Amino acid sequence: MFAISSKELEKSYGGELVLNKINLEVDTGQFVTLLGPSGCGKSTLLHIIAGLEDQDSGQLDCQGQPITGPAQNRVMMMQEAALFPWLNVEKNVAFGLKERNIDKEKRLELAHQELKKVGLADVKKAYPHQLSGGMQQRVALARSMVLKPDILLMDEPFSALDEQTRFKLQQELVKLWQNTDMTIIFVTHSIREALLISERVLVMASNPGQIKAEYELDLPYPRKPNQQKIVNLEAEILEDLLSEDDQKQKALIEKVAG
Ligand SMILES: Nc1ncnc2c1ncn2[C@@H]1O[C@H](COP(=O)(O)OP(=O)(O)OP(=O)(O)O)[C@@H](O)[C@H]1O
Repeated sequence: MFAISSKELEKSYGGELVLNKINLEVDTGQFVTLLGPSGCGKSTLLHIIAGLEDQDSGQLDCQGQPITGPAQNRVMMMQEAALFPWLNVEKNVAFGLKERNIDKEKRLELAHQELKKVGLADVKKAYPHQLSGGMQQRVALARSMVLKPDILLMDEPFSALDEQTRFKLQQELVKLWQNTDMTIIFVTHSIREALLISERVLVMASNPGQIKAEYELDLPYPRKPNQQKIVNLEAEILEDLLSEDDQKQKALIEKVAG
C-alpha cells in the first residue's frame, strides 16, 4: 500500500488548469521532493495532499483511503515558522499535542525530547523572537515531529534561510527522517536542495502544472553538493528547466505580441 497515491488528479483555479493529470505513487518511508519553477502547482498539490484543498477530479489516497480533509497523520510544515510569539519554545512545540488528550506533563516531556533532537533543549524557555531564523525553523520542525506524523508535508521550509543554515537544516532533517518510518513530501525550487535530501525527485513543469520527469537517487547520506553525481544531475535538471523556460517565454512573447 502506498503512503500517498493519486490517479489523474486535476485542479483548476478560475478556469486555468493548475494541475494536469497528476499520477503519483509514494512508498511508505520515502523522501520525495516536488521540484519545479514558481507557479507550477507544487504548493497546490501539497495542500491537496494535506487535505486543505480539494482536487476537482481524480483519485487521491493516503494509505489506501481517500483523502477527504486534514488528518492527524498528515502534518504540514510551512516556509515561515509561524510560531506563537506569546508562547515559549517548549510550549510552542507541545501545543499541537493538546488536541490528542495528552496531559500537560507528558506534553512538555515529549516537547523536550523533540527539542533535544534538534539541539534546542537548552533554549526551551526562550521566546521565538529571541531565536535566529534557523533556530525558529528547528522549533517548527520539532513542533511537526512531536506529532509523529506518518506523512510530513514540507512547503519550502528552508528557503528563507541563509545558505549555510539551510545546508545544516537539510542534513538534520535527513538524520531525523532516517530514524523514523516517516514519509516526507518536500517542495522546493532549489535543484541542489532536492538532490541533497531526497530519494526521489519529481520535476514539475508549469502551464499546466504536471510531473514531467522523475529521478531516483540511489546515493548514500550525508550527501555533498560537490559529489560528481550531484553536480552532473544538477546540470542536467537545470538544462531541462531552462529549455522549458525558453519555450514558455517564447510562447508568452508570441501571445503578448499578438
Ligand atoms: N487559491 C488560489 N486561487 C487562485 N489561484 C491560485 C490559488 N492558489 C494557487 N493559485 C495559482 O495556481 C498556480 C500554482 O500555484 P502554486 O502556489 O501551487 O505554485 P508553486 O509551484 O507552489 O509556486 P511557488 O514556488 O511560487 O510557491 C499559480 O498560477 C497560482 O497563481
